Amino acid sequence: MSMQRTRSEALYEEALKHIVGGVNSPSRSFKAVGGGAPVFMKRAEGAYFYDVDDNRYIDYLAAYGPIITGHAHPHITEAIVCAAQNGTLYGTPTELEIQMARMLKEAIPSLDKVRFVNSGTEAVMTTIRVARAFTKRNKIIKFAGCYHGHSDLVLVAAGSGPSTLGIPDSAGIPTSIAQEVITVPFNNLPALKEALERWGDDTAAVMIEPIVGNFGMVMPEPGFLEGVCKLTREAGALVIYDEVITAFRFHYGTTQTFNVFPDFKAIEPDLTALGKIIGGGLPIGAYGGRKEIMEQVAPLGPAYQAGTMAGNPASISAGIACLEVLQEAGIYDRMNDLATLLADGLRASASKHGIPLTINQIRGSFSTHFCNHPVTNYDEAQDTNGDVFGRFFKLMLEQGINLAPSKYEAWFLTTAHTKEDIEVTLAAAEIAFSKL
Ligand SMILES: Cc1ncc(COP(=O)(O)O)c(C=O)c1O
Ligand SMILES: NCC(=O)CCC(=O)O
Repeated sequence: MSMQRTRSEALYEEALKHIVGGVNSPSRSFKAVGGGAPVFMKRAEGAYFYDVDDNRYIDYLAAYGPIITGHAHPHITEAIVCAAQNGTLYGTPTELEIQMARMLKEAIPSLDKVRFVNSGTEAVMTTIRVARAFTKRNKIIKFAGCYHGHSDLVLVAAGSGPSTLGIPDSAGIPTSIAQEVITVPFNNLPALKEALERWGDDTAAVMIEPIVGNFGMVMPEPGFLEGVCKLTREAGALVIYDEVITAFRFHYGTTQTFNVFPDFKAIEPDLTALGKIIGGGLPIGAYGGRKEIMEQVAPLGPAYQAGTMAGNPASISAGIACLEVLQEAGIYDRMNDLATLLADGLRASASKHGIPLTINQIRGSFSTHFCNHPVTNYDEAQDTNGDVFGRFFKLMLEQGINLAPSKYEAWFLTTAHTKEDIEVTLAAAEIAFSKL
């Protein structure tokens, strides 16, 4: 193992002089995995990354989820080139936006109306504003460790990047705003019930990742989602599903029509936030829901939301192309099969070397937790060995396997990964486990 990354190291030194922390999203920093220079990539194709020192990596980061068809998928690339040739931004409506809205509505029946924005953060932020406008209430309930982007209200007890870097409650958020958010543990209905008994009259919405992707991948326990929706609605509040990660990740649709696991109950929320995959790798977000709620939004209603870049033809074209690729029969089963092969192999290899490892797999994605207990909530996800994860991460990277530099983030399979990629990854993991 003697991978050279001298150019990445030099670029990192340079980046530190100009860009805060050297990175344009804190999740990209190696702070939580023992430090050092993050790898500077220069090209990506299919399941592979190529760095500035010409090392090749098998990629399981998938850019934190969006790249489900692999990098530079020809159909998506062609759509982006075509969009660019016709002008990337109009500031006027386009027919493409209608086509994309129709595609989303067909796949997600709870969307009577949608609105496109530029990121998952914007989508979530606006669902909260719309829920508050509709209910004329103020408070939001969220679940500990769920990450909903970086708008003020949801940066309380946030998982993912904030937890990775030890700042789940961000500085810069006035107490008056933080007071409007109540946090309860995931998979704990009595806690939600108690919160609603106390604050239900002023609760506008309960925000949830229906399947968690931000303190590892975590399934709701049987009855949990039903309970959340029932209790929320009894309190007169709205249910908001944050499906920024989950939409089009496990099947062609959201968790709202996901019927693969007998114990999982597909339920329609009042509002849904979308992002990541639906942009085919370009910036996008979207939110939508019941007609009478969405009609709170300007220009129809009093809740304001806007965007210079919103619905731009490049992002929308990439999104349409990505959804077209994902309609191919068998595509999700193939990702599931490869993820199963990989997760089973990792478990066997870790066990052989006496390394405690819990893997939560959901179809084509899974999370690795260095612990010997199940991970069903944020506390259990925190109570895992971050140092061992950090060493595992670095040992895998040295062997050309790219993971997210955080114990909370998932491994994502793409349509580009092959059985050979899995075999190479397992061989690398065997060496990594033997050295931990
Ligand atoms: C569930 C969830 N919601 C919202 C977001 C925010 O999306 P973005 O990073 O596009 O702003 C993320 C991003 O990781 C996410 O995982
Ligand atoms: N699961 C969390 C993310 O995907 C965050 C990515 C980022 O903010 O860079």
